[in-house]
Amino acid sequence: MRSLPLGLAVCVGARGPSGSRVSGAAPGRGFCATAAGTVVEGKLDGRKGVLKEIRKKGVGGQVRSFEEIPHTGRNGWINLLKFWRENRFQQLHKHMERTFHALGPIYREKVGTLSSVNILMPADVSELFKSEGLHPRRMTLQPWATHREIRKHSKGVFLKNGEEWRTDRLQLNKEVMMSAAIKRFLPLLDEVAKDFCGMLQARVETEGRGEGGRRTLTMDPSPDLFRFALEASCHVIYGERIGLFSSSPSLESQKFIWAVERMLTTTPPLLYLPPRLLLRIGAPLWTQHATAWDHIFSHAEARIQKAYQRLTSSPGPKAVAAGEQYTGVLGQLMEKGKLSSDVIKANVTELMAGGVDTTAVPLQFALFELGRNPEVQEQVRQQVRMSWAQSGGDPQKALQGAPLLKGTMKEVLRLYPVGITVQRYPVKDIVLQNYHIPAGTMVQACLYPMGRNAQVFEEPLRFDPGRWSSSREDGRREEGTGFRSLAFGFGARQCVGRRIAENEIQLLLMHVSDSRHERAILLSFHLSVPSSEDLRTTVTLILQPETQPKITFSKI
Ligand code: HEM
Repeated sequence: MRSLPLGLAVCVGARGPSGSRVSGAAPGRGFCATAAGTVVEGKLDGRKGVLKEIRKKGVGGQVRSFEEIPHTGRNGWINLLKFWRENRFQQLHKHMERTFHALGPIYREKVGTLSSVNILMPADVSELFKSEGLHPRRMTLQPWATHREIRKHSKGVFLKNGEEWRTDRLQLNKEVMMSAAIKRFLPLLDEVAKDFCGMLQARVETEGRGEGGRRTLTMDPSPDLFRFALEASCHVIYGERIGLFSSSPSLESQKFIWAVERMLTTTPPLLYLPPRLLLRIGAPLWTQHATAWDHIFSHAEARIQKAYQRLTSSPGPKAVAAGEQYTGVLGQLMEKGKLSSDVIKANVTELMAGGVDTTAVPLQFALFELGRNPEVQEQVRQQVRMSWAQSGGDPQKALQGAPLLKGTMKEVLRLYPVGITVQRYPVKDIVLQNYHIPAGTMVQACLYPMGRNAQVFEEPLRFDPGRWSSSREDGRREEGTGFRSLAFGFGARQCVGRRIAENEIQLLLMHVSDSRHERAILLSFHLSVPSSEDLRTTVTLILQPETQPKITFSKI
């Protein structure tokens, strides 16, 4: 799902409002390449005791106080007002980028009652990870939590914390993250990806222009990509195909897609207002938000009822347990019986709500970037072609043999991270960029500025899937480099749908053909774009294109 656009910075230029330009460890425009503690660590390898002491004191024996961290204005309400007036919520990612540029690699900000410390260097995120504790916490999306409370629904992993979160999460991991689970659901994703590509081919054939085999169609693929993501989610989670590629997809499914969209767009403005007060005064914004969630819940409820009926009829749950038939994540959770049915429902609903836009939107960006980088597209195609030929039709093997495909996905999420930040509350005091950060402070890793920072990535604006290849990665061994690909978050609380999303995205792009015809996007079509200008992006709760890009599909 997505992390919260919480770093509501108000750009105040190179100076903080106090007028003090912080010097030393937190330079204004030039960034420290690594965190304070980290530079020292490199030099003192093996001297752990000394290192600990230095971490406590910081570089030069002085850790600066929390108060000294550059900030964007002390008054949260003034900041909130400015934000609203200047419509900065939708451009939060750009705003963060500018603020880092002005204030350096760490800054504080307060918007309304929400305070955060924002960072972007991988070494600092690595420090943050070390202090996330056994039960890592993100910022709570209060409107979502309030909806569950007033409707008396259980919460799922997205909204739970502490031991309750861990209990659910360990069960979910078994069904969606572990390699045995991936093996089970991969063929389902593969089937949907194949059908999608088949549908696209038919469309190019009937609606496209050009002679014979060289037909071409220019269109906005986003409605189809949303349908693909919903069809894939339903297949993996409920074990059910819902027929979204047919000529008359159900209105119910289209309503689900709209409901998720409405739920996402109404979340950010609600974050700064107390939902219970809005509920009491019957504010339309709250009503829209709650109604959208109700719709998402009733869609899930109907699917769950159907799945229960299927599971209790033939071939029966025992056969499912014996692995004779895979009935999706829901079936597995029900069969294992470790979570109550309310908790299963809550989690399954969250998986559904979190699994559609988050994969459909990066796919839009991926088609666009491949379309405007024809050489890259050709390199990826060559690799896919070879890997696919050697895979014998096994989707897992085919993906493993085409690392550029994974690189393409990582590149897309580097440049366009679905959630622009990942937040944590360290469980102990830490030092970042030589500033003291007390335990319990909300610290957020700002992924959009990180992905486009020249000190973190060479030629950051170049779309270069090969940069993630292991041979080129070996050249970058400084501490924290493992913390450069963070679109799915990190540690025990990282995105639980990660493996579904990664495979779904890659399979769609590559897609492995069946023995009758090739139905892989890259093997079937040349992609190009009518305009290769940079896409303007906007943040609702997730980062997306301001207007949907058109893609030209030309049959190979
Ligand atoms: C490209 C696609 C996706 C991206 C970039 C993404 C990103 C994220 C991020 C950044 C987080 C927070 C992680 C953290 O705090 O460390 C998260 C959490 C989560 N995501 Fe995703 N997500 C994606 C797809 C999915 C899908 C397909 C599903 C469901 C099938 C899903 C379900 C969830 C859930 C339930 C959580 C909460 C996990 C927890 O708190 O334990 N996400 N996601």
